[in-house]
Amino acid sequence: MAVSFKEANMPTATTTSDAEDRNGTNIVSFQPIHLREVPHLTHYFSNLQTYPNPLDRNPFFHTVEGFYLTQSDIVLRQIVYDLSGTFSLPSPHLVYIRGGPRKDIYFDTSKTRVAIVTCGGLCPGLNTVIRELVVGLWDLYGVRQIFGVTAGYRGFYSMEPILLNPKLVEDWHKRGGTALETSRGGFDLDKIVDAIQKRGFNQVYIIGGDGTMRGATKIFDEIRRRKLNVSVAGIPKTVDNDVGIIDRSFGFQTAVEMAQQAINAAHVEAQSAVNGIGLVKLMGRSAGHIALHATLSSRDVDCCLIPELEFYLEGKGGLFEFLEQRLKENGHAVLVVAEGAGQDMIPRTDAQKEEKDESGNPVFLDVGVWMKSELKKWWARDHPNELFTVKYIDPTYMIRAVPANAPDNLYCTLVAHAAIHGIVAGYTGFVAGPINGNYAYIPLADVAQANNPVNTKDHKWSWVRSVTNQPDFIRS
Ligand SMILES: Nc1ncnc2c1ncn2[C@@H]1O[C@H](COP(=O)(O)OP(=O)(O)O)[C@@H](O)[C@H]1O
Ligand SMILES: O=P(O)(O)OC[C@H]1O[C@](O)(COP(=O)(O)O)[C@@H](O)[C@@H]1O
Ligand SMILES: [Mg+2]
Repeated sequence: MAVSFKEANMPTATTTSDAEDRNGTNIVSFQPIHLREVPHLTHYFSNLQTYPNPLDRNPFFHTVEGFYLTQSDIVLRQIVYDLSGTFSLPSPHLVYIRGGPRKDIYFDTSKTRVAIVTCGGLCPGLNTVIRELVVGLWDLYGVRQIFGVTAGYRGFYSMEPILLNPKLVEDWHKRGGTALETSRGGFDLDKIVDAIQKRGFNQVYIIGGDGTMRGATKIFDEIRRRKLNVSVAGIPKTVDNDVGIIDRSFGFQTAVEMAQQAINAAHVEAQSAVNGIGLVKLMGRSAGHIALHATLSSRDVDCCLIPELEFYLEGKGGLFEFLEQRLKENGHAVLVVAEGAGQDMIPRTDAQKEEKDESGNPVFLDVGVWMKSELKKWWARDHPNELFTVKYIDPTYMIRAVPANAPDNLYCTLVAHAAIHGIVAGYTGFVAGPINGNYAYIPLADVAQANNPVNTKDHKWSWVRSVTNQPDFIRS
């Protein structure tokens, strides 16, 4: 089903600067608001039975007035506007359904069979999300048949699922990785949906990145084509933070924190050498958020190179000229490079150009190894008689194989609960994720298509430039 925009029944007024409030201040009213609808089981099945939310009977919950959300609870996509001049507003003015518990639910939770799967690369917090799905489904909604699908998408049709319960997952939030295991590739739509049907799963929680969400959209479409009463929820995971619409992925902040340690070490090594360069390669296939945030947080970085930014080595305004200056001034320099940066500058064979991982993602050459070698060649050529040291640190898997930090663990808990509340309330084909700090339901297909590159024209990148004073690499 194409998810449609629907004008919400919201109290809105006209855009005007004429109206004034009692203090004489101009009132600017926004219109119209468009609710980005999320598919709901009632769109496909008529006469579905509803049940009162079991939270009403939960002795540990006191469902006060306003506890349950209704259709009119929404989250704004955009919260920053420039109201100067023409009052031009984005069209449509998008809002999303706010995530949280609903009064009526669409599942007899005593008969509900749940599948949880993790796909793609690791990210801190995966185990916390799994744990909170299990505990939330068990404690809040009384679900007892909760299964972990192992080894990613291929696990649906090639392995026996594991029965999960709160006791089993009790301390999973303290462990890095995913206790369910993960993999790339192995996406066989028919086999996956056959397995969902055969095993009688009626709630499927899919945790993964952009590739996983594209797969989840196909699974959701196929479930609808087969007219199965099965709900699908996606929970976005991306250590690179390359998934759009949501504020950021869980695990991202933990990864940035870990990246600091590598940058600190590079700084110490560089400081302790004559003409020392500390070179750190950080994850970031197509988006340089980790490198950017680690640079901003660290302050020890002299230059940050990301996939979204073209750079060059030689000549006026190039990297070597800049580093030469920094070495002259400070005696050392720290260089942070995201793995996807400068890939088009690294020589490669035709076979290497074609190389893809099992999921179809291009395989990159190691920009850190290449950069180290180019730096050494440059120095030997231009300063043959001067000492020079490059210490290359590649903390790749160390930044994502750790347990989530406290803010990320909290995020994982809230996003898992938002997903559960959404699914039991009948929503399907959706992603639960934070938008402007609030949890929202977003159509799966939207998230699958939305990437999240670093905007090198916005303020955040300007901050990087002001912290590092690095060149903008624009050839004059
Ligand atoms: N376009 C797609 N259609 C269906 N499945 C996909 C698609 N892209 C990726 N996948 C599957 O999603 C899973 C994870 O994808 P991958 O790109 O490795 O990681 P991530 O989801 O973290 O981006 C893999 O099993 C892969 O086969
Ligand atoms: O070696 P692996 O496991 O394929 O992972 C490497 C890739 O995983 C990532 O950390 C995250 O990628 P995904 O979000 O696609 O899983 C990339 O930064 C990196 O290129
Ligand atoms: Mg990906």
